[in-house]
Amino acid sequence: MHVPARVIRPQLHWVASSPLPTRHGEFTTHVFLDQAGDGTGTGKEHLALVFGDVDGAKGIPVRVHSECMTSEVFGSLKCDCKEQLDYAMAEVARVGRGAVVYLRQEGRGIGLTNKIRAYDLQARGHDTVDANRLLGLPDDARKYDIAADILEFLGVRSIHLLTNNPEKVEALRALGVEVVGRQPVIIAPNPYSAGYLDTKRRRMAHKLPRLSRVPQAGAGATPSLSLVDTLAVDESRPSAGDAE
Ligand SMILES: Nc1nc2c(ncn2[C@@H]2O[C@H](COP(=O)(O)OP(=O)(O)OP(=O)(O)O)[C@@H](O)[C@H]2O)c(=O)[nH]1
Ligand SMILES: [Zn+2]
Repeated sequence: MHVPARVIRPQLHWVASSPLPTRHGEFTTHVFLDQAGDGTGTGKEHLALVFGDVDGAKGIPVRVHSECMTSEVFGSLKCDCKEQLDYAMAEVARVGRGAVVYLRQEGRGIGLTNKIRAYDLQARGHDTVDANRLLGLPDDARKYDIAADILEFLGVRSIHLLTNNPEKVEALRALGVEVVGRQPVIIAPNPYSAGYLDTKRRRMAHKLPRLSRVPQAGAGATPSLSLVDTLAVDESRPSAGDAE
């Protein structure tokens, strides 16, 4: 079936949509292509998973999520991305309307190859920030203009952003998105993600709980769901500026 493209701005087109049954309920998936008629643009297909009627909606939960193939497809334990995505879909479905905007900016925008290069450096002892820097890459190369355009296209008037990253809130606000609140998406650490999450808290200003016990990765530290679920976090010592 031919679906006529809808031009949102010269480089961003709505190109397809369909219902998508998921274990969290039925979403509508919209695909947006980042490519102008003259071939400029990344050629990437970004998604919005929409639950319920969001046109004209105010204060609805929205997750602006960045692609992470290693965790979302292959179940890597190094980060919290897949669980955050799952949590966001469940939360949006629970509330009854909202959206997950899925941006194809793998590896905080440096791409899959560079992320795997960074992982190799991390395997040699560098943290997620230093690994990028050693590669001569920015700590975070992401942009959110496409997310802002998608939310405008969907008719969303204002949002509660599901994120631990205050910079993401500010970036979206700077693009004109009315963010009325931030809702944390805290995932319990496992032995392989604990250091990474702690680095995000210490060096990237993410609003994450301070770990009262950092689980160790390595021989014998086989992560299990029960371990992940029962690890204690110390939430009594939030960083300054937690309140919003
Ligand atoms: N360069 C790099 N990217 C990573 C690494 N681990 C995960 N990512 C990418 O980081 C992106 C997710 O960003 P995060 O910093 O985890 O979280 P965030 O989106 O800023 O904040 P939240 O909304 O709280 O999830 C995804 O694109 C992942 O592919 C890493 O070690 N190095
Ligand atoms: Zn990830």
